[in-house]
Amino acid sequence: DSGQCVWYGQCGFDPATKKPVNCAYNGPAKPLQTPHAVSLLKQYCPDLYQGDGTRTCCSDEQLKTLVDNIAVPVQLLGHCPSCLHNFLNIYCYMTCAPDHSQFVTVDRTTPYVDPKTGQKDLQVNEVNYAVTDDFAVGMFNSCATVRLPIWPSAKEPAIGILCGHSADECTPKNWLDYMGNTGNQQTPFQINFNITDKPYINRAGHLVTPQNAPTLPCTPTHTQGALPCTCGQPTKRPQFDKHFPPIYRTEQLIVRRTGHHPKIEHQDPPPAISTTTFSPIFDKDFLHQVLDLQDKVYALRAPYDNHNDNTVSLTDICFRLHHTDCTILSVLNYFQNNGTRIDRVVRDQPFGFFTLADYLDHLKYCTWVPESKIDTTALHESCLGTDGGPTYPWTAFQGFDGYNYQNATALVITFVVNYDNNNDAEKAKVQKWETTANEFVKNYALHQPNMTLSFSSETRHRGDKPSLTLIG
Ligand SMILES: CC(C)CCC[C@@H](C)[C@H]1CC[C@H]2[C@@H]3CC=C4C[C@@H](O)CC[C@]4(C)[C@H]3CC[C@]12C
Repeated sequence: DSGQCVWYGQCGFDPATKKPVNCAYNGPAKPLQTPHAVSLLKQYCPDLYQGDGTRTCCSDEQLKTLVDNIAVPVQLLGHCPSCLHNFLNIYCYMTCAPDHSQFVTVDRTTPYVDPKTGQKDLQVNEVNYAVTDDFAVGMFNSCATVRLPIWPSAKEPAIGILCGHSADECTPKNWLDYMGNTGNQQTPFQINFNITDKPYINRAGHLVTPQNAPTLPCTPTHTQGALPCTCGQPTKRPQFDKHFPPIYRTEQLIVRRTGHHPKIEHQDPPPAISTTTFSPIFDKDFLHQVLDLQDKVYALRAPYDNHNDNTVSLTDICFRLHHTDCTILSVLNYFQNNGTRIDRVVRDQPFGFFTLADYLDHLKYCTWVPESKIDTTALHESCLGTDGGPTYPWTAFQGFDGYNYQNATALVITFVVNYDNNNDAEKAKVQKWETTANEFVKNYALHQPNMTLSFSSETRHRGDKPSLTLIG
């Protein structure tokens, strides 16, 4: 089933909210009536615009209601076009997508009689709207730190107003829940959002395929006008350790590239004609070299019991986010620590003249949406590490300005290890491993003239400022 409409046109007002609501309709999408409506669709819902004859599940009147209603978000988010675009798509797809029956289900209707024509209809009073994780998270991330345009230095980002929660308590889920709730005085009828990646059969026996519109990540180049679009800028201590145990230890390796090297001028994927400049630490061969180092540290075996020839390796002491692989926060985990993925390049078909995407496009994307399971470049690779968790860019890089992670001057690799203050045996193992790792790193640096390495360990208490205990 390729989907059709669940509504078309407006049928009076909701008895509870007194706002206009839509007429239930199960049938194919229809062409918009006036050139004006087509131009509104093109301006506010460009993803759905397909030329003059574009078919939609919204009437001209609905489209006008939509445009009238989004004045506040346009005002608050308009200086960050990527965020605004993703935000508007919530309502563009719900209201107008020609196949929205795939993800919008009508849950409650009331009979309605048109006062002029006497025609009998049903008005829609409640819907269920399924969206994918990527859409919800991508939309949220692109808007999370957008500042209020009227008062850019205000503490509270704009979502503090749109979320119904303070900005640091706002999540993709509670943001959507609030926006779907008629209690916010803006929403005309109840919209129950369902964030899910898998298609499912709903109670009425219909197959629901969540809305998965691609989201635009934030970039400084999306900035328009005089006001800064501070999307992507972390404003407080990030969720770095939200899922970590109350006390843990970080083993950090900081890698710099020595010598003078030209910056990397990277051609952005077509149709863009722009380039992005990366600092020399992002050289592909250098990243391979860093991967080799990371792999060697991972494989280290430290002697800890001379009598029994016992050894301790990272896998014995590491923290595992999803009980799978050790948690390592590292740029290389954007490639799942896999050298072949770093080398992957997608070229145009069939000639292969142009590079459509390579490791730098993926890397840049992952610094925007570190939680993404599939990037929107032609590579379509995951940003999640081998443990299934994200690496936030501010933990993996040093020396960047603002959110220009591509200007970083150093790479930071963090191995997270368990460190229970009451477990002396565990603490002893960790210390043995650290001594060996420290020795290894010093030695390794001696034989790598093009890198400078430093190694440090700290005990961290979740939420606290880190307390430094040892520098190697
Ligand atoms: C300030 C916060 C709480 C509200 C911000 C979100 C606003 C802009 C959202 C919430 C619910 C949305 C509405 C939900 C349903 C419809 C019906 C459709 O046929 C036209 C668009 C319209 C009318 C949407 C317009 C935008 C809307 C009003």
